[in-house]
Amino acid sequence: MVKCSQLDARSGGDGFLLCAQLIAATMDAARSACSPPAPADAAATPPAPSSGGPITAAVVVRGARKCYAANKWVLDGLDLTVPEASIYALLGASGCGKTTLLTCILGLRNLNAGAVKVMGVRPGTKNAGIPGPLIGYMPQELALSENFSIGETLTYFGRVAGLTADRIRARSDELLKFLEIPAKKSRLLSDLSGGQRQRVSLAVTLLHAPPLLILDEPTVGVDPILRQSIWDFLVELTRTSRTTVIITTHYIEEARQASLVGLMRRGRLLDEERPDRMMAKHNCKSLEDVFLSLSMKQDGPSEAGGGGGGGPGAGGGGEHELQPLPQGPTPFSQVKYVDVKPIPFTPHSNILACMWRAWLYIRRYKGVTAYVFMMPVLVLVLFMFTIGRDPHGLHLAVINEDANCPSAWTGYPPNCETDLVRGLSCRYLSLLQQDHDWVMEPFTDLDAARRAVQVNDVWGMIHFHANFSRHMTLRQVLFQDAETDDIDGAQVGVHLDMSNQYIGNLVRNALFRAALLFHDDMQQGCGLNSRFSAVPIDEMEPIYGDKEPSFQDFALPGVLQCVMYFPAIFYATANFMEDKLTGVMNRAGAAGVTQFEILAARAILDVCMNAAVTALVLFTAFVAMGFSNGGSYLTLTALLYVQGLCGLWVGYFVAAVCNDHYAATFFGMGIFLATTFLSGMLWPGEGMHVLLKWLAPLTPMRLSVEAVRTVLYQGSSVLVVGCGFLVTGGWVVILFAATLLIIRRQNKTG
Ligand SMILES: Nc1ncnc2c1ncn2[C@@H]1O[C@H](COP(=O)(O)OP(=O)(O)OP(=O)(O)O)[C@@H](O)[C@H]1O
Repeated sequence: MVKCSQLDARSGGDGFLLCAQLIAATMDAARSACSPPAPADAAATPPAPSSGGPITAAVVVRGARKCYAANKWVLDGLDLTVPEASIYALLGASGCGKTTLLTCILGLRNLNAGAVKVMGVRPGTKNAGIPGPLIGYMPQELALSENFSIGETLTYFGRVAGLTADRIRARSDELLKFLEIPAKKSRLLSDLSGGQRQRVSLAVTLLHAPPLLILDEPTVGVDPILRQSIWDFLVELTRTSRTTVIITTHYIEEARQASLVGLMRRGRLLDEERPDRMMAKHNCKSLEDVFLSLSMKQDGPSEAGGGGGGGPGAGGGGEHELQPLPQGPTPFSQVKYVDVKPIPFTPHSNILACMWRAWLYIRRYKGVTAYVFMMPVLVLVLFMFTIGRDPHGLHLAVINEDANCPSAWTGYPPNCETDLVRGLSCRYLSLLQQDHDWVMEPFTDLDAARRAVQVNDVWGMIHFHANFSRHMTLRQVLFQDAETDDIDGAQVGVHLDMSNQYIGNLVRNALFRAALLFHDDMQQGCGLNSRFSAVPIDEMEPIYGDKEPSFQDFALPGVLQCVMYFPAIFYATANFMEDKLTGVMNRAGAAGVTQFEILAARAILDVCMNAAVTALVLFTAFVAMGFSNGGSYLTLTALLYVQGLCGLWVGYFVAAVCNDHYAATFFGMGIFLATTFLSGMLWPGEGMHVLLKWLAPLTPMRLSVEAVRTVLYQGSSVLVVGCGFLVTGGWVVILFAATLLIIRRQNKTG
């Protein structure tokens, strides 16, 4: 038989986990260990802390039910009453739902059923200060940005609580001294030890001296002496300032210093009593033993008989199937609440505090900020020097059976009809090379030239037949009367490597263009009228654009929108994700900062930062690099600006939707690729599949790219530019609203 005293010795004073394991193994044997004189149903129905008359309570929870997954109840009809000016220690095994309960009391999460009242109001009631300055919440995890200093961290939360700068300074000095944080206020949290960070977190919670403190394991990682002084401080606080404290701890025996202890298991309170009374009531020497004894009672004979080790409640934690509700204790109507006095804080704006923090973020994360500004410049420089420039130094194989170039070409004779024209192939080649620096590599046989193409030594081969000059002369002079042999012999054989479409087409175009020049040249050289055989197209000046546009001209609008859009996405995602994952956002929420305020503060700073990036991009592209703009700079600026804003809000949306950095990276990359292809910046949208042709204009970049193209090369078009603004601007509004809704929903249900 294992007795409570034995369990206590084995667990070493921190024994919830061990107790839980032992419950399963010793269920039968230990049932009688504490043999309480208490009523048989003590574990099932938690008594109110004081029976009879009305209770002056700071927090009352009745019939609380909460599940994260369907029918898996983390809180299962829990009742809890925290009297005013008391320390209420909430104890229970890991995963039994303590944090869930605390966040519901804070109003950060909603219950599925039941009700919570804090100082007489339901958490979340407008202007009630819960969540907000009436509460000081210390979460289990640090939930503070480690790259901010101690002073900055305290200042932010002080501002959110509405403290004046002097008060923040005075309280910070006081708390840092009391909590024995040796470092200077300018020290970054990342440079502190785990215990020191934990104490800074406690200082943040105590800073504004709220009437209700909710401390989720505040003494973890703190040495025993400081742990004791924290408890002494809390006891003193409840006595002198009538502060109420709810505290969870895994150091179960330190809870003896609490005014009340609530033992929690399987989403319910097993008992709620003063520590000494609780131990006496259950005839146990320690709170740990009481917990063990009550746990066994809760499991009942059926589970105990079955070994019970694998049950969800074996450790007292985790989710489990719904059980019937017990009869609830004192109803709300019989509870007298703490009279909440007006909050002695100066009127303040959380948005200003959040903006101050976001500004600090920009200054502190210099690398990230530099990325936002330098990335567009870098991409534009790379674009200028890599994209759309004609390939140089291409090699072509030439098999010339007609003449030895260049000496064979001596010009046109006075009479082409009677005198032989020599070296016409050389003339053609010289016209071909007129505008290109291509290298003509002489080959003597066709197979060798073909092999050179196959092994990528040359981009193509050009073959002139023997007597090309004579056949070509007769073909040109005799025209309609030329023999088939002359026509065939005047053909230039060409085999190209078309595996690279751009280079293949470039060589082919150059060959055709040289052929046209050659034709005119020969007609004129031989005194013939070239108009009869000329291509019957009279190409005049284009209405828009250049006669010889480059790929750079085509890609520029897309690249401009890209450099505004994509760095903004990655910046906003990284920025927002950190606050979300570190729990800073949740902690700010407990301090009363709404999601709207957080997002609005960011939006205000984004508006400014985006303006600076837009100016930089315009300067780089049109001043430093000399790209030309044929339209209005104002319209162009507005288009780029809205695209940048859209990028930022895509980033916030991604961060809101994703639960970790991996998901955010993959999602971000997916958006990048899809938007790029659908934007029409790589290939004209007119060539897309018919379905995508309809879909693409709804994406954030497609129409705005066309709008920028219109501005740059056509002056402007109200319709095209208007559509660009409408779609991209629409995305900004939709994403703002969607991000807000998602965060709200996650906070309430998560
Ligand atoms: N956001 C969430 N989504 C889904 N399940 C959750 C979520 N948060 C907590 N849970 C689950 O709810 C149960 C209770 O978790 P909770 O954090 O409230 O326990 P706890 O008693 O505070 O544990 P610990 O003492 O280890 O901090 C656990 O099974 C946990 O896995």
